[in-house]
Parts: sequence; C-alpha cells; structure tokens
Amino acid sequence: MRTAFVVETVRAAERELMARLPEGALMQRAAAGLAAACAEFLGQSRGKVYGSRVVLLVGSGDNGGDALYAGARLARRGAGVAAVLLAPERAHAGGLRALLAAGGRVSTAPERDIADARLILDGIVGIGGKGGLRPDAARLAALASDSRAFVVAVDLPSGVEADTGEVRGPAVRADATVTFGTYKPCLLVDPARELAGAVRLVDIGLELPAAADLEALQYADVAELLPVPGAESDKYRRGVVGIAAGSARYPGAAVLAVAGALRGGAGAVRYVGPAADAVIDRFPETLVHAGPPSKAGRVQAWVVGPGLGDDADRVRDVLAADVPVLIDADGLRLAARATVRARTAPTLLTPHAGEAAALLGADRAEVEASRLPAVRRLAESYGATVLLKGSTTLIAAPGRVVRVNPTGTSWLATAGSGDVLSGLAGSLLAAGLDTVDAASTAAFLHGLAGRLAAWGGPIGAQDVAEGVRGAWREATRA
Ligand SMILES: NC(=O)C1=CN([C@@H]2O[C@H](COP(=O)(O)OP(=O)(O)OC[C@H]3O[C@@H](n4cnc5c(N)ncnc54)[C@H](O)[C@@H]3O)[C@@H](O)[C@H]2O)[C@@H](O)CC1
Ligand SMILES: Nc1ncnc2c1ncn2[C@@H]1O[C@H](COP(=O)(O)OP(=O)(O)O)[C@@H](O)[C@H]1O
Ligand SMILES: [K+]
Repeated sequence: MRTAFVVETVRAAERELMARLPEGALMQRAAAGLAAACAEFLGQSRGKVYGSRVVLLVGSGDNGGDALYAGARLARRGAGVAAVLLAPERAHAGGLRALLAAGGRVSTAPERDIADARLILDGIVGIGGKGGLRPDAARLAALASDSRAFVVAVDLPSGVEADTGEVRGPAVRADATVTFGTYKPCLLVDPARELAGAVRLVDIGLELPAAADLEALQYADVAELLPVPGAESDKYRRGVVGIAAGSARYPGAAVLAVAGALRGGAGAVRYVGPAADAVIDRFPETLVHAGPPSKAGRVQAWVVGPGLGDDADRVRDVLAADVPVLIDADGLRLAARATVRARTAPTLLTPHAGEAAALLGADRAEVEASRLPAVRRLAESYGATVLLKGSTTLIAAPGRVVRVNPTGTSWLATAGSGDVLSGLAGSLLAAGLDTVDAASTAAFLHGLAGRLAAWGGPIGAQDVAEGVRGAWREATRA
C-alpha cells in the first residue's frame, strides 16, 4: 500500500527523529537525495552535471535550505548554480554558506538566469506554505513554470495545499517532485497532483503511524484482494451480481454495466430491466428477468442506476434488499438520503463530480477543486462508501482511511466507461469484497484496463471492458 500523511503528522515524525539525530542531519539526508535525483535528471551517465546551469528558487524556510544544500552538492560536481533569494536576509544561513563555498552564487538577474537554466529547483515553500503564493513568489513560480528548464519541486510544488491537493492561487508547475519521508496528499490528488509531475520519494528515516491519512492500492494489494475461484467453487459460491440498469432510451448502459460485471469475478450476472434483449444479444450468458428486482432470484450484491431514466420504483426495490448495493448515475438522483442511511447492508455510491455536486448542493467546479473534502463530506452525509470519479478517483467511507486510485488515464473520459466501472465494482461486491475494497480494486482494474486499451489513443467504453481481463492478469502477475 502506498501511503500519504498530512503535514501535522509529518512534522511530529520529523520532531521525533530530529531529537535523536545531530543537528541538521535530516536536512542533509533530504539534500543528498534531492541532489542525486537532480543529477539523474541532468543525465548523470553522460556527465551532464558538469557545466549545467542550475537555478535555485529559495524561500525563507527549510524548503529553501534543502534547495541550497542540494545546489551546493551540484556545484561541487561542476554545475553552475545560481540562487534566487526571495528574502536574502532570511535565507537558510547554513545552506547559503555551503552553496557559496562550493562555488555557487547569488543571482542578481533572476529573469536572465531562469531563462538560461537547464534545471530549476523550486525551494520556495514546502510543507510550511500557507495559502496561495505571495506576489513575489508567484512571479518566480510563473517564470519557472514557463521556462524551458526541467523544473524539480522540492518536497511539493510551491503554492499547492499539502493536505488536500487544492490549488487556490498561483503555483509552480513541476516536471518532477522529490519528496521527503512520505508522500503528502497533494502529490496524489488533483489538481495539485498534475503540478507535481513524476514523484520520487527520498527515505529520510521518518517513523510514521500505522494509520495513514490517504492510501493507494499497489499491484500486490490488488492481487491479494481479487477473488480467484478455488477447486470447490461453483457459480453461486463465487457470488451472483444483479444489474438494475438501462431503459428503453438507454439500453447501452445496461449492456456496458453487464460487460463490466462479467469481468469482475462474480459467478453469474442477473439483469433486470427493459434492455434484456440488447443484453442477451451481446452477452447470452446473462440471466435476465422482466419483473421487479426483488423477484429476480437471489443475488449477493446489486448495481442500480446506469441509464435507468426515472424508474424510481426499481431503485426503491433494490434499496430494500438486504445485500450490498452500488448506486450509480440516475440511481443517485432517485435514492433518498434517508433510505440509504437507514439501510443495514452496505451501500456504495459512485458519482462523478457533477453528480457529487448535485448531492452536496455545491458547484461541480468546487467539487473538482477540493475532491478530498467533498468525498469525505458525501460519505459522512450518506453514511455510506463513496467513490468519486474523475481525474483523481477517491474512495471514502466513514471511519476509514480514504483511498486514492493510482491507475487511470484521461482517455477513460468517454461515454459509458462509468457504466463498466459500476458493473465491475458490483461484481467484486458480490464476490465478497467489502465496499471500500470492491470500489478501490474496481477503480484500479478499470484504470489499468483503460491504459492498456488506449495505448495512447482514443477508446470506447467497450474497449475498457475488454481491457479488464488483461488488467486482471497484469495485476495478479506482479
Ligand atoms: N523539518 C525537517 O526536519 C525537515 C524539513 N525539510 C524541509 O523543510 C520544509 C519545511 O520547512 P519550513 O517549516 O521552514 O517551511 P517552508 O520552507 O515550507 O515554508 C516556510 C517559509 O515560507 C514562507 N511562506 C509561507 N507561505 C508562503 C506563501 N504563501 N508565499 C510565500 N512564502 C510563504 C514563510 O514565510 C516561511 O518563511 C519541508 O517541506 C522540507 O522541504 C527537509 O529538510 C527534511 C527535514
Ligand atoms: N480526466 C480523467 N482522467 C482519468 N479518468 C477519468 C477522467 N475523466 C473521467 N475519468 C473516468 O472515466 C469514467 C467516466 O465515468 P462517468 O463520468 O460515469 O461516465 P459515463 O456516465 O459516461 O459512464 C470514470 O471511471 C472516471 O473516473
Ligand atoms: K517547493
């Protein structure tokens, strides 16, 4: 599991470690890791550190100190290093001395130095940043972001909110971020994540609590969670998932949800609704039923909502079942909050930002700007697990650590791919995974399937469903 911790926790771990180490040792660890990464970015193997122009953007805190010490190390290897000091009198004194002793200099012409640089280190602010960047810092951030240089953010891109991934004002756009001790939430959650570029973690020996503030499944976790039939399995023991989706107007949503469900590990898929012909045409293995969901036969989990139109009865009927229910798309609009809260079996909601905004009475843009607070709020208000879709997919449940999906591609932003996801997650629920595991495992496979299917080009939702098998193989092979 990849984990991320908020600033308060990082600070506490740093204090604890600093008390046991000689003064400045931690910063030296950070700077050594940072310099090594920078040397690599400059193309170490071809001796490109020597003679490279490097600019350090130096704020008045320890983040600037890291940049100065790393700059000193690069200067010792022959790089031409210039430091742009935001507040010369408050720049990290030891770091500045080290830089000057190594042959670096203080920039007197920041614009020219930035324009000439091959590598820029953003040491404006780290975890001590408060609010959007101040105007002088913002000006430097813009110059760096617009330059031709490779921009490396120190610990995190200056200007982003470390704990939430929000970006409320000007911020640095980095090509890579070298972060210390642990990931911070902003390195995993958009919009900040996009500004971080490729993230490298430098181990500085922090000891962090067992419970993270944010976590992301990795291949090995997914491999362990995926249900694999044993010798004695049969289709019923593997779990049956019911799909209540589609309408005369949107039969395709039913087909796509079933397509996802068939690849999700359940032993059988029941379909209930007016799109049975379309479903059977494409997937003859589906068990179809024309009456209400409650009369369709036993299932271990329901998916309700994709392409459902205004069929509130079907939603009510499904919500009355005493098995896990996934609610998506139209179902989200039709499911009363009080009904969801009153359910004793688990519920999983899978809104995109627009749907989440409607449920929260907020703007879509506001949800996209602050996904982490939004998904937490929604989970609390429904007393349910919520998977918030989009450029960063998040999964929250009351009392649980929020999960962030590490796979995915923006090629998934194609009509119907969410229907595939809901079928896939429903299938994993039926196979016995809890709501958080089912949602996060489904998002992982779905994202990987999208990447495998897209291979850098456009895809349709059916391609995503087709890609799930390959994703499953890849996840379990590792
Ligand atoms: N504490 C430790 O043991 C370690 C800290 N490290 C580094 O230290 C950083 C944290 O250092 P600090 O606590 O000194 O804090 P920062 O250096 O992140 O930021 C604090 C400084 O930035 C200025 N500032 C704050 N908000 C600003 C804004 N919106 N616009 C412009 N300037 C702003 C403040 O005036 C203050 O001087 C970490 O991110 C990491 O880079 C590393 O060296 C590893 C060890
Ligand atoms: N910019 C993006 N980057 C990565 N994934 C995205 C992006 N936009 C959408 N997605 C993913 O694509 C899927 C779209 O689902 P949804 O919005 O429900 O579409 P539909 O209703 O057409 O099926 C979700 O899994 C979502 O996370
Ligand atoms: K920074």
